[in-house]
Formats: sequence, C-alpha cells, structure tokens
Amino acid sequence: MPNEIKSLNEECGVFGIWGSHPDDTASLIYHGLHSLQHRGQEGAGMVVTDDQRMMHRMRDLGLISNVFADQEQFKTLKGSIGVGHVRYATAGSHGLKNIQPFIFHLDNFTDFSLAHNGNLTNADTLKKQLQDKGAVFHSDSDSEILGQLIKISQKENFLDRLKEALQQIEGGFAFLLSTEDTLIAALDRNGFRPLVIGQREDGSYVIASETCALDQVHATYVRDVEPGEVVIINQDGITTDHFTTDTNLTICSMEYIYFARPDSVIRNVSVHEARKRMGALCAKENPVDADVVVGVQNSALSAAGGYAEGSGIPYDMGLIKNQYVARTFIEPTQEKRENGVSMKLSAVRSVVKDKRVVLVDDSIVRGTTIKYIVKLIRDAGAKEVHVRIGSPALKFPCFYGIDIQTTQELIAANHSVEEIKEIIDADSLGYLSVEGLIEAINLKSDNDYHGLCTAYFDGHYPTPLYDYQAEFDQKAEELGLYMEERKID
Ligand SMILES: O=P(O)(O)OC[C@H]1O[C@H](OP(=O)(O)OP(=O)(O)O)[C@H](O)[C@@H]1O
Ligand SMILES: NC(=O)CC[C@H](N)C(=O)O
Ligand SMILES: [Mg+2]
Repeated sequence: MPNEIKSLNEECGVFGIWGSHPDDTASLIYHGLHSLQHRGQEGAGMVVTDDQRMMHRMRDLGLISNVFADQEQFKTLKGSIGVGHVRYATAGSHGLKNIQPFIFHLDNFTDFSLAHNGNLTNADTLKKQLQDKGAVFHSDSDSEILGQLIKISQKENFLDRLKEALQQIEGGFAFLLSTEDTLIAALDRNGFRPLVIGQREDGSYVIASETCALDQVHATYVRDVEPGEVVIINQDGITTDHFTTDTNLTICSMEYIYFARPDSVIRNVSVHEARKRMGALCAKENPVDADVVVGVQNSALSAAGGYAEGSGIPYDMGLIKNQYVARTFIEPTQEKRENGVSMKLSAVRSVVKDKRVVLVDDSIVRGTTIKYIVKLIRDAGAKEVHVRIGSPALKFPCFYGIDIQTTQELIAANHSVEEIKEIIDADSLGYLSVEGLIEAINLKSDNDYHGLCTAYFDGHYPTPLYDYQAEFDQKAEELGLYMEERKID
C-alpha cells in the first residue's frame, strides 16, 4: 500500500457528475478526484454509466496518477453520469476489494454504484443482521452495508429503498450513488462530512466533498448538502428529499483544522481564513515575546500566518519541505515516522539563528513531528523555541470518518500540557482553547455544539457511539479521561 508517512491520516473524497458530455465525464472525474487526492491516497476508482444504462468501472490501489495512468482507457468509460472516490480506510482492510465505488445489481430494478466518505458506527451490528438474512458481502468495509440494505429492502422504488436504508445506518456519511439515470447524494443527520453541489456552464451538475473539486472542473458553487438530505439529480433537474428531519449539524472541526484544502469553503467558511483566525486567537490566548513566527508545512501555514498577524511578530519561512519525500510500502513504525519527518522538513538557518522562534503547527497527535522540529530549529541556532498549536489538545479518537489514532497513542490523552512541553523540549507550549476554535470557525449555528463536532478535544460526542461505545468507555476509564458534562450517554 503506497502510504506517505503521515501522522494524521485523511479520510475519503467523493466526486460525482450528472449531464456532462459522454466523452468528457471520465476526464472530469479524474480532475475532480485529483484535487481531492489529499483526502485519501490508498486507492481510487470511478464508475461511469453509458447511454445504454451500462456501468463501467476502473479502480485500483494507489494514487490517482497511477490508477488512471493510462487515460486511453477513458474511452471505455463513456457516459453522462459518473461517480469517483479516493480512499483512506477507516474500517476494513486496505485491499482492492474495498476500493470504491462499489457496484450492486438489483434484480428487476437498476444497477447502482456507491461511494462513501465517513465511518458507520453500527456497521458490525448491521452486518451480522444482514448476513443472518443471507446477504453475501464482497468487501469488508463498512460502506457496503448501505448497498446491502438497499438490496434487501422490500420498498417498491429505489428512492424509498435508499431512504429506508439510510434510516438504519448511524455515524458519519456523505454518500454518492448513481443509478442507471440518476445521481444521488445523501448526508448523515449530523452533517459530519462536507458535501457540496456545483453546476458547470454546460448545465451538468457536480457533487463533491470539497469546493476545490468544483473549482477544478469549472463548476460554480450552488450550495452545501444539508444534514439528513437526499439530493436527486436526473432529467427532471435537481430535487431534494429527506431520510430524516431529526438533524443536528455538527460538522467535523478537524476538516477546518487540518483535513480540507485551504482553498476550499465549507458551509460558507473559507478554510484558509478559519485557520488564520485559529492562529490569531491562539496568539491572543497564548502571547509570547519572540522575534519570528515559523509555520510547519503543509497544513499549518495558514494558522502561522494568523499567529503572526495576531501577535504582530513577523512571519518568515524558517522551514522548508522537500516535495519529493519517498513513499513507503509498509505500515509506518515510530522509527519510520521519525525518519519521514526528517526527510520531509529542514530548517532555514538564516531565519532562526539567534532568534526567539514561535513554531506554529495545526495539531499534535503523537508528538513525533513537533519534537523533531523543535530539535531541528534549536540545532539551527535558535535561542528559544515556543510552540503554539492552532487547535486544542487532541485527547479523544474519532468514529465518524477520520483516522485519528487510538487514545493510547494520543500524547495529550496521556500527558498534561506541562509534561508535553518537557517531552518535546519547548521553552513554552500553548494550545488554542475549544471556545477559541468555535469562535475562529464561526459557523452560524445556534445548536449546543455551535454546528461543530469537537469530540476529539472535549469528549462531547454528539451521537451515541453504538458498536464503538463499550470499548471506548473502557479505554477512557483506563486512561482516566474525564468527559465533562457529556451531553449524550
Ligand atoms: O504529533 P504527530 O503524530 O507527529 O502528528 C502531528 C502532525 O501530523 C499532521 O501533519 P502530517 O505530517 O500528517 O501532514 P502535513 O504535511 O499535511 O501537515 C499535523 O499537521 C501535524 O504536523
Ligand atoms: N475515510 C473514509 O471516509 C473511508 C470510507 C470507508 N469507511 C472505508 O473504510 O473505506
Ligand atoms: Mg503537519
């Protein structure tokens, strides 16, 4: 499995199109997926439905450029409806069988394809129930559950089957499906994952995980898909339906902090601007006398810019990133991770020598990256290194679609801020508060959660955890994690 050595692993990206010229569809999906590559690097695929209502698929392990290296093959993918996916596993193995989109055959109905970003929290329970009823699974990922539920539904039309299936699954999901003539999108009741609708000049519709994919295919943003919504696009145009109206928006705050591309806009909030505000508020909450602000590539550059603006301390490029870091075919070990950081980042001596440096990163997971960089900057002659993090301390895992490591591996679940400061050998360490994060993202939502899931920082999971609950409670107890005013038990 080609896997860049990263600490925070991505999730998945979905891209769908309806009504494009049959010769262009595969290429448009390719370009859309290319701009979503940061969301998943394990494998990719696309399904295109032709004028005879037949579905054609290409998928493989690896990056977009490898999977679709032979674009001559796009000639076999002609049609006006298509769905694409980039994967990073959250459930199930890393093999080809789990690379999406999946295709299902529904006797006497329609074939349909399916692509999923997110993680279902009651997948194990549902899978057992489905197998008891005779369902045969072709993958071991949670995403297949939705297709199997649609297959066994007794409802008479596809949309009713889909809605009945969506009502049974829990957790995080942004689904794209195509039938023989329709493109459909569905978002979970909390809207954990981003999903946007756009339209191209030729009238074709695009639905994608992030607006950067709309820009890539010259589509204009129309609107975000809403929690609990089912969007249907076919020859009647675009229509909306709901599988539930019992919704509560709590979009994943890590999308704004780390995962999404900074040029994307999620629910009318620019990711770059939100990160800048995180940095600026972090400066307000954690001021320090220093000479220069340095950001850790890739994802902390916006927050570092914000810290510089907020503090009045000049920003400079004290670190550079090697763009050609080797990829490895084995699972990262701690040693590999350390080597990976050292291959990836180097200090610019002229910027940090004899300076009091504020080093800004977006997050600390295990502490590997920041510990290494503090040393790098000290070795390059810095007088002091003050670490500032543009988000709160990560203490709790995610169950809704991002691969935040298990609680045991999260340094902040096991150590106080003072201890972490010692471990990483910083002169001082400051995190953004949860209140600061909410203010920085500034979603216009008046629910208890301010429209955001901040569970990774405060343990306030906005839903029950279903199949994950018992194990989580046990680990939290073992680690003595205290969930203040947990809102839902
Ligand atoms: O504490 P750690 O376990 O080292 O993890 C934290 C680091 O992981 C992420 O970056 P990553 O290197 O994954 O990718 P990036 O280049 O996109 O920032 C994040 O931005 C931090 O820099
Ligand atoms: N990261 C994701 O969104 C992954 C989707 C799905 N849970 C899988 O494991 O393939
Ligand atoms: Mg990073």
